[in-house]
Amino acid sequence: MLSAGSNMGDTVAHLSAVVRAVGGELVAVSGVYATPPWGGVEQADFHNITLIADGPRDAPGWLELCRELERDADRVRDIRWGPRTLDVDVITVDDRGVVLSDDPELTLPHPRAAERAFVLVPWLEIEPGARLWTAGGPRPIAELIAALPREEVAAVTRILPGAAVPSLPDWVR
Ligand SMILES: Nc1ncnc2c1ncn2[C@@H]1O[C@H](COP(=O)(O)OP(=O)(O)OP(=O)(O)O)[C@@H](O)[C@H]1O
Ligand SMILES: Nc1nc2c(c(=O)[nH]1)N=C(CO)CN2
Repeated sequence: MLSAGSNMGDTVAHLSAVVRAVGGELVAVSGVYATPPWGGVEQADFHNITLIADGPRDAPGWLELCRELERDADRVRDIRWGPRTLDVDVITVDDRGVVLSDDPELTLPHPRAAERAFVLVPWLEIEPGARLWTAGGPRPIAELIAALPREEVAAVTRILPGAAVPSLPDWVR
């Protein structure tokens, strides 16, 4: 499961490029959500999506794709959790069972996913029964969302629809 966010430039074009790059390995893509910035840096709202992909890449291979996409969007690494053209994170990898990693280069599941309504809400749209591996074991993402501050969850609003793959949503150009 991948999560992508953008709050600089043509945000929908940046997210669209992610969907295009996943191409034939795309299993599902959420709608586009407007989300208030998470992490305490004052900045514009983000647009976020989540995607499920299935293909021959292993976990480092998915991270490589994320980095390539960020590079293609001329992403500049500046302020942590600050504004960016494109951020693509690997949230979970399943390879005949959930992949766990505490490598700082690729930590799996993504260590902050459970705290982020901008990841969990779009994920729930495309995989309502999903579970996320936490320190306390696997937890349904619906339960993780219910544990977040209500106003944080309510502020994550879908502005453009998803579509049933193999059709792509209209915003994918
Ligand atoms: N699951 C993961 N997905 C993406 N990057 C990861 C993951 N785990 C570790 N990283 C590492 O994190 C580094 C910094 O990533 P990045 O600059 O995108 O962080 P960030 O988006 O500011 O913060 P966050 O990781 O909280 O979303 C990457 O170079 C990557 O090696
Ligand atoms: N709403 C939202 N907030 C963020 C996002 C993001 O994609 N969406 N990405 C960040 C970088 O890690 C920091 N904060």
